[in-house]
Amino acid sequence: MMPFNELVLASHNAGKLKELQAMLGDAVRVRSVGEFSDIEPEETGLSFVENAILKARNAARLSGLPALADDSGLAVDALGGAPGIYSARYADGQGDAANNAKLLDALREVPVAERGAQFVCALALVRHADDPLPIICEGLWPGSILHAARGDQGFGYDPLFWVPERGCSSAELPAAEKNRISHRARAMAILKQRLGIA
Ligand SMILES: O=P(O)(O)OP(=O)(O)OP(=O)(O)OC[C@H]1O[C@@H](n2cnc3c(O)ncnc32)[C@H](O)[C@@H]1O
Ligand SMILES: [Mg+2]
Repeated sequence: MMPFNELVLASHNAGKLKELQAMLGDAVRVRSVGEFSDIEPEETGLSFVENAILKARNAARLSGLPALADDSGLAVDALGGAPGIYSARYADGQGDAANNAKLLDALREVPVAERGAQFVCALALVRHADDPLPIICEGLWPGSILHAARGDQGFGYDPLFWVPERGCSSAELPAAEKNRISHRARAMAILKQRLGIA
């Protein structure tokens, strides 16, 4: 049984919001933190988990509702796990296209066999702003980085992320398929189990 019937999603990323909403289905009524504030909290944590908790607490405080946050990113082997928690800010806040261009450039000389990477997702659910026991669920999605963009679905780094089990980029996957196999889907499956709505 879901312990509440309304939840605020603590994200300002439209692509992420759409995926989280689709995965939650009609298990709970979903609001977005954007309804309460346009100001994005500073992501000062050193880990995905810390940033997810920070965003969830902020949204719970603003809304007075339980809050679910997603902190995610791309960890590239050849870059020692970068851009990691800095994935959204990799090209100094210039957005997805600039992030992707910078990543392609950083990996220009890296051969196919060394282009391994994984998408990482940490979900944090707090029942209220000061919840001392947030529910944390993580998901990893291994793949590799292409030499050029492919596909126009999804968001962020999807056009550069090769999905070996499907033989295409994650931006070439239909939304429903990405939502079954992604890092976010894996974290969400664990969260649903924890909440008894699996
Ligand atoms: O913090 P919020 O408001 O949720 O929105 P954000 O876009 O800033 O989200 P993050 O701080 O978690 O940064 C995530 C980064 O990783 C990228 N990313 C995360 N999940 C992704 C996915 O499923 N496909 C492509 N890129 C993804 C995304 O584009 C961002 O650059
Ligand atoms: Mg962010």
